[in-house]
Amino acid sequence: MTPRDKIRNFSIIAHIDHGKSTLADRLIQACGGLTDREMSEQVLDSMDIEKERGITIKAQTVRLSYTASDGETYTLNLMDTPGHVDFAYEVSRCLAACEGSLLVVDASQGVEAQTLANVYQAIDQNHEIVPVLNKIDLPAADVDRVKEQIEEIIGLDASDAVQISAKTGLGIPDVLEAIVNRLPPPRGGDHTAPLKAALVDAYYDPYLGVVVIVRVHEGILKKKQTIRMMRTGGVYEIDKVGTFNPKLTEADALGPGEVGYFVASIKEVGDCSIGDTITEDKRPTDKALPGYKDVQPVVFCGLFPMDAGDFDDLRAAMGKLRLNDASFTWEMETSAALGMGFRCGFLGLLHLEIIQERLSREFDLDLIATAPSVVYEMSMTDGTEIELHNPADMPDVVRITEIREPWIAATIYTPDEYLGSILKLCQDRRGIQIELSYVGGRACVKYELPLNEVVFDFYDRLKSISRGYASFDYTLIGHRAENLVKLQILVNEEPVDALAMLVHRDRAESRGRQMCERLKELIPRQMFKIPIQAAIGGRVVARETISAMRKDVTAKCYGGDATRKRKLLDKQAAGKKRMRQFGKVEIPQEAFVAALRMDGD
Ligand SMILES: Nc1nc2c(ncn2[C@@H]2O[C@H](COP(=O)(O)OP(=O)(O)OP(=O)(O)O)[C@@H](O)[C@H]2O)c(=O)[nH]1
Repeated sequence: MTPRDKIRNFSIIAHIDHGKSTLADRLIQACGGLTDREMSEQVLDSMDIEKERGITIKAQTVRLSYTASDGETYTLNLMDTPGHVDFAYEVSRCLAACEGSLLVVDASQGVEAQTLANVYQAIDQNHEIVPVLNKIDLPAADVDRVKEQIEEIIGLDASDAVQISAKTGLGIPDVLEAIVNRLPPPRGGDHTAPLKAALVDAYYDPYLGVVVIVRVHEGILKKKQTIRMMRTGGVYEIDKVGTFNPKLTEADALGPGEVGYFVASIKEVGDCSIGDTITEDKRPTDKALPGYKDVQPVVFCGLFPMDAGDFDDLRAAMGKLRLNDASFTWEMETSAALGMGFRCGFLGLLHLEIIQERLSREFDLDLIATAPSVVYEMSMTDGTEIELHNPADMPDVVRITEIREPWIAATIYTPDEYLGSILKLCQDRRGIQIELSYVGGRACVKYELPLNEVVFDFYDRLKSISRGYASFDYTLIGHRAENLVKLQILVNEEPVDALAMLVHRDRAESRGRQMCERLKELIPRQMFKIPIQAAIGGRVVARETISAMRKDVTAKCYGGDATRKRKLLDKQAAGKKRMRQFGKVEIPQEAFVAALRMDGD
């Protein structure tokens, strides 16, 4: 165990792509944690999808051993935090396990929306913060301007910000010295006191089972100890304890201030409640650590196997993903158009996309995903309150007194030239402008928006309007009562529940028209005519028709025998009528998603 004053627990906070992972890799390399060959891939981003997209999803930790210029050897625990808004809760629980943060800002880009969101969380946790300006090798780097931004926008002293290039390795020793000299060691912590440790994260390892990441606050965590999780009440005997160097390395015990892992016979990641306090079963601590917020899924969508025979495989695959991601939830769902599948809950859109991609890539499943939807609250005439996760299940309107939808507060940073189009986009999505200000040559707009209008393609649209320069961050601010109606789409007179959605009444008609037009292009022609209708309640508000393919049945009929031709045509018409009644219209998978894109609004 390392003495407490030789420990530094810290995290790196940054906007996406500002170089957090590259810096982390450099720090690991400088402390000799890995060989060059092992460094060839970014270590902290271990999942394939993360590597490809270059984003960090799961929070991970690495323990580094660093001999500083004062001749002392320090243990540095780096807790990696994800940068994306969907994973904000992982950021907060990571930060709660550290005393300080490096605030990495790309010197060629400056402060962005997610830099702010994360840094405010760190300030809330009373972190000591060292600003680090990265990418100073780039010609576009403007150190003075970014320092000014940090001081003006965040209110941190940036005069002694560390200037580095994580890519070339320039300035890395200064970062290590700053960690040791400017960040504080863990506070307090009596090693003779009863064990008090925070459950930071847990993941499933195929060889070890559930591996729990802990931060010890008081007492000692050791092998063979019987521990108790204070919130869930689970009691386990510890099989192994150790640290991440970054490979798992066994140790005898973890003391106050230390970060590491333990393995006990825990079956599922779901048995571990993030933020729970771990103590000794026989000699429990009297007070639990302040808890974390529970995470609630905010976006739901249906996932169905393309081939109904794959249903069991899909169920097994989802079970495996859940082992590693307790925030992913689902329940069974049956749809008339799509058969048996699951209604799944996600933390946000990126989370949804990642899960979908992992299912198809790692488990080789072809899936149909229905439109993402948010959670609506409804007050019913009989006084009950219900939550609606799937627009297809909406109860009869006469039984509803009020429908409330979730709203978010969004912060957008953008270069001035894109401001006009961004304001229009927000306005089109029923946004309410709260604030518009200019800081360091960039516009900062604050809007309140219905989450429903954002879940689908808002982020993509924002990126394309601003050529990738605008940054976006949001927090949920609660539910608001709105005049919402259920818009149904009928294909061949059958409602397609996967396309049902709740929309604002003022927009229902135009949205319905748009959907019908879109679907007309997306559904291939059949041998019979297909009507496509949009309806609110029983009332059809828009209609398009896909005309039938026509086989020339009269081709073989030479000469001018009109009655014979007529007969053949009549027979064809009767056949088509029958087909329309019984024929199943195949809606291609792309149509479900493409029909919902709102560009051109
Ligand atoms: N020129 C230059 N490029 C850098 C530097 N540091 C990182 N990059 C590049 O910037 C991109 C993003 O770096 P990452 O380290 O993946 O960024 P990140 O902040 O970890 O991103 P997320 O994992 O998505 O949060 C990569 O293409 C890096 O090669 C630097 O000092 N100079």
